[in-house]
Amino acid sequence: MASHGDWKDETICQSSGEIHAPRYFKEFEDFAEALGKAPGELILRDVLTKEMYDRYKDEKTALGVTFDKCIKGGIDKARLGEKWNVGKVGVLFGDAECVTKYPDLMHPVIVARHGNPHLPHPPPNLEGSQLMDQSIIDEKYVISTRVRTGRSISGFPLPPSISADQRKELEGIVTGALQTLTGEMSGDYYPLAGSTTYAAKPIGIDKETEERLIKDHFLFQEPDEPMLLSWRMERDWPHARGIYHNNDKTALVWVNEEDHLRIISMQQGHDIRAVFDRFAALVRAVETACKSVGRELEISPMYGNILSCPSNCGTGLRASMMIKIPLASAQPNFKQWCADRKLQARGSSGFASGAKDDGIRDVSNVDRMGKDEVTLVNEMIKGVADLIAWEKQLEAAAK
Ligand SMILES: Nc1ncnc2c1ncn2[C@@H]1O[C@H](COP(=O)(O)OP(=O)(O)OP(=O)(O)O)[C@@H](O)[C@H]1O
Repeated sequence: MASHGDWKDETICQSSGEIHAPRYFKEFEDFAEALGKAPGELILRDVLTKEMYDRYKDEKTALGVTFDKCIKGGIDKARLGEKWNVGKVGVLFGDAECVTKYPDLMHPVIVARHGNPHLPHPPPNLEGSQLMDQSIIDEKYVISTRVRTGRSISGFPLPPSISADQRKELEGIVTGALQTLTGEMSGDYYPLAGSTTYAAKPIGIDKETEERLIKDHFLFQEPDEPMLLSWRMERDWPHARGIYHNNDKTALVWVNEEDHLRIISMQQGHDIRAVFDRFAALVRAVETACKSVGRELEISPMYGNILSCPSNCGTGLRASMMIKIPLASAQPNFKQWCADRKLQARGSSGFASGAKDDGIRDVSNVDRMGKDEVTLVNEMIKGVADLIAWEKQLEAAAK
């Protein structure tokens, strides 16, 4: 059973082969009042109707994912308040088929979340030569640069629903595929401390190594945000989760975290061209390696990549620079300034980082869908250049 404060989810999987997709609610009326009154931004509240719920409540995808499973976190947020779930969507996909099985909810949710994107989503563009000239960025302000995306492998439920056995099978497929990488990409797979599913490292890496990887911004943490608990992302932790990385830790693949795969390229400094070219090579290599073992990726002709969270679908791409901007980030209009330029600024230790303010921000593109990868990275490059120019103006004014 999962619990957090007053919240409890008593649903369990009876066997390691069972997927997680309960029928949580009986009727729309079970949650209608709380949902209707939910304050703040919540796309689920704006889109879901009784008629829609009645149409889908008894349906399941071919892999067994219920409609309730997809909306559980949004309903929890409505019942338990803003602090419970910082997400603004209220929907996650239990598998890729949810998008087409429950279209009356999923299409408007995707369109709303991505601000009415240009659809169908354009084909991928990983052509580094089309990036803007990065010399417009003053490198003195940049600590490091990172580009990540996610990928889903066909035939498996997504992390909110995947069974323990399927997670282990997926880990086996992916690690087999990653072992075929060569040259700069060649590396090893490191299962989380305590994971018993990877035969070559039967108890995973040691806790110290794991903590060091997290501290150095390479590895994800155990899900403790309530929002992730609502969707039961913590099930069977830490088994069948881990990270593949090359020797330099510049090419990394996360396995079985919030997506089947997260593919990451990162390095110190501001050389986005080098980071993006490595990212492109890693994405191509991972896709080819998966296909060579008979596995397709979940790419929808309409929405692009289907990942667990509607907010990441499309390219799944987040390109970021970790920059030191103590003056600009302290301005009252900083958040809005970033939003106006389609940028998001996170604290220096990830999405859920706490209040400690060191003046460092991880600044990235906001959009994921309706534009190709090169376009999104260029939005980040231009935005970071403008942000540093603003920081310099504030420095000059303070003298
Ligand atoms: N440019 C960067 N340089 C170094 N580390 C970075 C950079 N951008 C992000 N990181 C680090 O990557 C780790 C993961 O970040 P975070 O969880 O916020 O985002 P994500 O991996 O893109 O996924 P999600 O958006 O789903 O949370 C954190 O440790 C974060 O500080």
